[in-house]
Amino acid sequence: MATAVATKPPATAAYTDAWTALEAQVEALKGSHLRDLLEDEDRCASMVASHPGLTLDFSRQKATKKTMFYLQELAKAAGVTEKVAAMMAGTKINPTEGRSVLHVALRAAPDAVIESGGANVVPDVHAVLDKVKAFSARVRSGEWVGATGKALTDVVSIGIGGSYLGPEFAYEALRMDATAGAAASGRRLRFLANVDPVDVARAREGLNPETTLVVVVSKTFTTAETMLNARTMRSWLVDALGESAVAKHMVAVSTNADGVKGFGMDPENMFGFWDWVGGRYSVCSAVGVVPLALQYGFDVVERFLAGARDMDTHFATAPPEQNLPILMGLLGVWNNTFLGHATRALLPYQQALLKLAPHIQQVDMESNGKGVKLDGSPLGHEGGPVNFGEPGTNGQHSFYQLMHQGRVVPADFVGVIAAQTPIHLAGEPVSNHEELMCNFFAQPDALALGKTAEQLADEGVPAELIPHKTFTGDRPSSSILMDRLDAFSLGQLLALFEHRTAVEGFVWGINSFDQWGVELGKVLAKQVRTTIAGVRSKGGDVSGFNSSTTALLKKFLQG
Ligand SMILES: O=P(O)(O)OC[C@H]1O[C@](O)(CO)[C@@H](O)[C@@H]1O
Repeated sequence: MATAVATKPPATAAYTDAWTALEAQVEALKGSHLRDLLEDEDRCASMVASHPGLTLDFSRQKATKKTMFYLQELAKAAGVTEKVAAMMAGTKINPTEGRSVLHVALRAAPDAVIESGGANVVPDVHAVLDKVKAFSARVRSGEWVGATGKALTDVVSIGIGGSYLGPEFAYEALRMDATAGAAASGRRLRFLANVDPVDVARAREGLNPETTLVVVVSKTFTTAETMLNARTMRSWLVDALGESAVAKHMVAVSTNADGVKGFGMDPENMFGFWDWVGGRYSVCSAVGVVPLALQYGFDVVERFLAGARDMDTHFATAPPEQNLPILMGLLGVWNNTFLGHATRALLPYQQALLKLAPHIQQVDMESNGKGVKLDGSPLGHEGGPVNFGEPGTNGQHSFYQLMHQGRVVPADFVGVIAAQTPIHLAGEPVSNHEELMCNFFAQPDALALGKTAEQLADEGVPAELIPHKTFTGDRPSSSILMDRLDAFSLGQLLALFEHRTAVEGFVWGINSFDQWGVELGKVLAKQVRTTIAGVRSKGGDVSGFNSSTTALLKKFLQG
């Protein structure tokens, strides 16, 4: 087990007491092994929590009932329940940007009342949803046609970061779902995120401008990559169809109506959202709803939003001991801050969730990758962990070697009971999905139990190979078992991970909802852009950079 890296942050007596008790837990658990902890049936039974559609088994975490008790004490002392309530009530819990954090309002029922700045935001949310519903129905039915009168069967959604990752995650998850898949028949959805021209080429490969609708998704409508990609796709459309194509082939999703107008798009063709929606939490706004409704129809989107709402309600109302996001958040704090594990893996045993890890990577690392607390004082310990992941079983043939015999990487396994696309070959003992799930059950045990030198010796393994074949085990994981993967449960899963991140930030006392760390690179890129443009247009030299960057830039420009 890694040693604790935490230093005690100054806080209330209750917080400090819980923190100290958890540090003592680290010491107390040093002599134990998950192999033994898993023998304790009472402990195991207490470390399972469920919500309709989802079961969380955290019995393979390096923790006991006592650890969970003190983690809950820490949550209490940090005011997690109160902070959840404040978030959901529209309190401006993002003080560095002066904003409420209300992604839950994006999936609220029409009669809910959620205020930001004294005004109920829910009617605005539903007005936009109604607009998307009508628009997507017109496009999908062929009533809204392109410049040459053809139906728009293909969509390119341009956006980056939070304006891309969540929608792509949801799109991929539902491609093979029976209902969503059938609704998407004859339609294509592509995403264009990277400013790399290769991404442009990939996005429009095989597409015909006459049948393509471009959705420009940008909260600010100033993001350099998105704006250049939007201009690139605009020129592709205009070159083929003339200037008037813009009105019929381009729509926007943004909070910046002036920016949309300035780009030459009719603000009527804009779907709005609000400053209280953080980019990485925006998949349930028009950011995700527009492309998903165009591809799968609005009914599917409504189920997705309902699933997220269901998890929001659970998060807001379930007792902390049975509250899935709170439990997962506390285990994240335990592994990261107390046990000192700097990474965590997200391992969905479901190919449809291939974009879960990239999405949650942004949700978590842009939210909790911080070094200071809300008041600006140093955190005193590391912030959120490095998140990464791949679907199983692919990951098993990639980085699992390290997880089994190298570093300790706490893992979250996600499995699904019902297959989206069942296959069972005649003569095979198990179905293809069951084969996948065999691995979902085997891997957490392999990590936890390991294999001892004695076991290997008993099996007759030659002595010189024993050190190489030994598995130390004692490697923590949680298993999330979903009944099925459809639009509703996808919404649940999304909200579960969004709220886990919030819980961790609430316990650490950081602002999980700003992202100042992305700014400096953007400023420096602007300086480089000005230099490259200047050299290209007027000649001259590279100046104003350090010697390393100057030399590399010169080499690039000579090339
Ligand atoms: O939607 P926008 O304004 O184009 O921003 C895109 C992304 O850029 C960031 O600001 C920083 O990477 C993200 O938080 C955001 O999701």
